[in-house]
Amino acid sequence: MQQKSQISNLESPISKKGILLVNLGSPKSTKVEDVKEYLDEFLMDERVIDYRWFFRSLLVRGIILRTRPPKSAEAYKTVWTDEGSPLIVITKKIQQKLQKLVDVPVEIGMRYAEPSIKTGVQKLVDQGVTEIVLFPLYPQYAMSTTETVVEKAEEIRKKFFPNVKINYVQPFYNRDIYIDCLSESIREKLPDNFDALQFSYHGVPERHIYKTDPTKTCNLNDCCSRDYNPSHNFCYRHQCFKTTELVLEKLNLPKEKALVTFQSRLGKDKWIEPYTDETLENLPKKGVKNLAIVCPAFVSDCLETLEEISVEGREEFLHAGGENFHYIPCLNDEDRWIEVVKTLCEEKLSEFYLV
Ligand SMILES: C=CC1=C(C)c2cc3[nH]c(cc4nc(cc5[nH]c(cc1n2)c(C)c5CCC(=O)O)C(CCC(=O)O)=C4C)c(C)c3C=C
Ligand SMILES: [Fe+2]
Ligand SMILES: [Fe+2]
Repeated sequence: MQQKSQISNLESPISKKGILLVNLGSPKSTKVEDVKEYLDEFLMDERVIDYRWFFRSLLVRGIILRTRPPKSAEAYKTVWTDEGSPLIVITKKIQQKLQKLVDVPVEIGMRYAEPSIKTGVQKLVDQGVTEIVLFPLYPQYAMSTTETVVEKAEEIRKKFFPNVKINYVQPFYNRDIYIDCLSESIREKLPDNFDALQFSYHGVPERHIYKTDPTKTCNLNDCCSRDYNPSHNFCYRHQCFKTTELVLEKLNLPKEKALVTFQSRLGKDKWIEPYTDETLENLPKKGVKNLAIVCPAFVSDCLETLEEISVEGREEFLHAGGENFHYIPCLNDEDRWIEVVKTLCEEKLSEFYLV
């Protein structure tokens, strides 16, 4: 039986607490102009395409937005549901389930498009909230995910809600409760027979990892798989390797049966390797005919898992001679995941009592 939260606003008469769950966001519809507006906001983020404004604008508005929106809109149409984009629908389900478990208000906010982070904070403030635990729903740290969420939330807080305090849930890629949850979820969905289990994470440009490494000790080689390196707290590549390693231990699977790849690259820069699509084309030649694949950079299924992996990736693999392709869905609104979200939020809620 699920337990209601220990934390409630009754404990503090002066300040009222709340939770904001933040995910990436989706276009408001699959119309080309809505997809274009969304991509403009997303790709003009200096932590996503990290060129100086003029060059970013030239690339995004002068090149990408002239060709990509119709293709992306078609892709979105293949995953869109009657209730909307899977990413938003699932994030709302997480919110509703979490709300049943905690005594403080829970809202959602998206980094791009609506409902925005500002909308989410406003909804909490309208309910009297002055202390917010903000949970970026990304297990691994990246400049283009966790960091941009925190930057945006701080910008909004300072400008519109200067009296509100925000406490941020940190990346949880190596936390026992998350690893247990992810491993159990994978274990239940693994087919009886598979030659390899592929962990496909969203990619990032190599430059992003160098840029956000304050220790300048990561060279994107073996150091990312070491037990210790000073850069690990900011190294997305290391954090992806670590999640994989810990899950394999839990599942009692040998390293040789697993592989890590990176998907969804954009543009001509060098992104972290190996690439998911190239790997899917090569695996059958190496004797891997039955493949299970999971995408642990995403807590909720979205365009990048449902279309790029489960549809496009499947086609690539089968076309290259693969026989069985088994996509393992994300944690979505599984009850055990909601329990993890609750625990991670409670840790941060309780910190408000300490200061
Ligand atoms: C999981 C973490 C993510 C990282 C890291 C990330 C980096 C990143 N993404 C792009 C470009 C695109 N990503 C797109 C979709 C998309 N990306 C993530 C997550 C991460 N991105 C999600 C959850 C989604 C799906 C959103 C949805 O509505 O379902 C897209 C848009 C889709 C498309 O046109 O293909 C782009 C573009 C860059 C450039 C980047 C790092 C620099
Ligand atoms: Fe992305
Ligand atoms: Fe590294």
